[in-house]
Amino acid sequence: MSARAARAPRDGAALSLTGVVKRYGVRAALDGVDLTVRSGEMLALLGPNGAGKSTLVQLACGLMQPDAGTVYVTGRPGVAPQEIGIYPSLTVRENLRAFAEVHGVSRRRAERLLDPFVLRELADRPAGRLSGGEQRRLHTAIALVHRPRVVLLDEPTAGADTQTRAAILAAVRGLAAEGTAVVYTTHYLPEVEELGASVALLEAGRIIATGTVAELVEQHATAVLEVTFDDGRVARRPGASLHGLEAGVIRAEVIRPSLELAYLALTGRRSAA
Ligand SMILES: Nc1ncnc2c1ncn2[C@@H]1O[C@H](COP(=O)(O)OP(=O)(O)OP(=O)(O)O)[C@@H](O)[C@H]1O
Repeated sequence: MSARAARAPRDGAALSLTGVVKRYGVRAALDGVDLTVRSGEMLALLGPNGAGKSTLVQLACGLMQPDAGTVYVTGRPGVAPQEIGIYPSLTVRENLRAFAEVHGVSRRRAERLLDPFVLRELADRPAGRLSGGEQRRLHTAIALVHRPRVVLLDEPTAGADTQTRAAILAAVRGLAAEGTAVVYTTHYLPEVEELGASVALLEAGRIIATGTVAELVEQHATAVLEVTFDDGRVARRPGASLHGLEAGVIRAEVIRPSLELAYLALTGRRSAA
């Protein structure tokens, strides 16, 4: 089977994976994945540690080839994988300019990426002297230098402070509004709700659910009543009814259906991603 589809799929997808399998040794990190992302769509790729998200991102951007199945990407994708690839001795501005030169785009394009990623004040600092979060912002900006039609961001908001997270989310929204297909992985579910991104949920190398946040919440999440007892115990039970609460309850809170509850129901886990 060809590792990469020669022609664009007929449905006009900007990115599509069909029957993709990727093994490390005998173990399948991706085990028959079908996924389509259209221009202007924001897709949040969710799943527990080790589910296969980074592997999918690396396959989609051509950093590795599938053992079976096909991957189609429109143009050369913009990629910000978890490993940060920047020139540490060059300044932030010089890094952006260097990548602009590699891609044959203008210096002005490089300069325009400083503000969306809150890099203007850091523009003259060597990249090697940035904090982890600042380096991640620079790396994401670098991924966008050549105006890719498909962008893959692996945990772009990991470790970001509130302001930075907001800036990155705004940039993601802006990309989608311009017609770019954006795939990003995250373990932070409220930001997926905030973005209104569509969701693909991976578990153990398979996609176990896809849909909008509203669809997943409606289909898989129910309200939960969290009760705290006077001896400090906390218990959760399905539903929102306060009837029949046992003695010793000092606090009861209804937790509304959310993407996190849908995620927990789908993955059967007690703690969030
Ligand atoms: N280079 C590798 N060699 C062997 N196994 C690997 C390699 N990279 C990943 N794996 C395994 O493949 C599976 C999927 O890993 P992957 O990094 O794609 O998961 P992930 O969903 O991105 O996880 P996380 O949320 O922790 O980043 C895991 O079981 C992982 O241990």
